[in-house]
Amino acid sequence: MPVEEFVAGWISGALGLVLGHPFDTVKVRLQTQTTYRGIIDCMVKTYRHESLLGFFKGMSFPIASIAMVNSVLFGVYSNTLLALTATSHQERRAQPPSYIHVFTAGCTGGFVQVYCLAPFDLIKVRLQNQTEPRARPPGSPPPRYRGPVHCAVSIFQEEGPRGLFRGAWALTLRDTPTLGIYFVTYEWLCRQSTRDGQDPSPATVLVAGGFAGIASWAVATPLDVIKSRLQMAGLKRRAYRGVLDCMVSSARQEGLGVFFRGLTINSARAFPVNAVTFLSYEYLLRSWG
Ligand SMILES: CN(C)C(=N)NCCC[C@H](N)C(=O)O
Repeated sequence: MPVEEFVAGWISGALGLVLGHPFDTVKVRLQTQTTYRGIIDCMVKTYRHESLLGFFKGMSFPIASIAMVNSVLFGVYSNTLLALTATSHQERRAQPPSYIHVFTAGCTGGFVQVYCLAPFDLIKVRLQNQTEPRARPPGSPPPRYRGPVHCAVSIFQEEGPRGLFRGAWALTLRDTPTLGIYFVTYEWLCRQSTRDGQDPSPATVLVAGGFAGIASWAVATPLDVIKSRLQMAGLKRRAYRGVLDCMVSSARQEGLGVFFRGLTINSARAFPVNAVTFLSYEYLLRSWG
């Protein structure tokens, strides 16, 4: 099992994440809190109340964890393609896999990475939703979680070991098909602008990676909203009975538009994050080729 894809996935995931985290923090707050009138309002209030650091809350943990999740995603994707087509990453330019194989490998990677992602994503969402300023006015209550480790221990103690996988089923439904779309979109766009047998240019990789991110996140947004709400439900004791109950009650209370909350910011974030992720992934593998 070639290990370099896992290492390249790790490094490229970390690079993409730092670039995208401020967008992600705004998205999570728009999806789970009703105090903001929109993206700009959320950004202005976050900056005024918490300074620039407010946009990077909950990032220390994902740097290690989401990078590892991206490593699993790209490693499982590439090795599933190896199993399906008997071609390595380098050989695939000369012998491109079918889109069915790419979609199957993407869905497989998407499914497997969920079970690494779920606890880390839960902690990230819980920390991102803490809107207290760092310099707290005297007498104001401290934030519930002091940091990622305290958050993990608190969830484990208050909600049990399964509490750390709150939202995992919604994540599975969100990521399995959309990661198939993610890799098919990337491969299709690369092949449209690259001669047969050639490696795509850096510009092609950036554009194809960016639009693969947008396409997959656009499809993922409705379940992304449900996932974030299920993850926050355990905190506010507003327990939903599951994904369907959360979908129905959200739609009843806030209309169908609730499923597209965060779509704009998701798409704005997805382009640079995934452009950088694919570029660094491709060029690391080529340099190790
Ligand atoms: C629609 N989904 C869930 C995805 N496309 N996931 C894969 C991209 C992951 C990348 N690190 C990012 O955070 O965008």
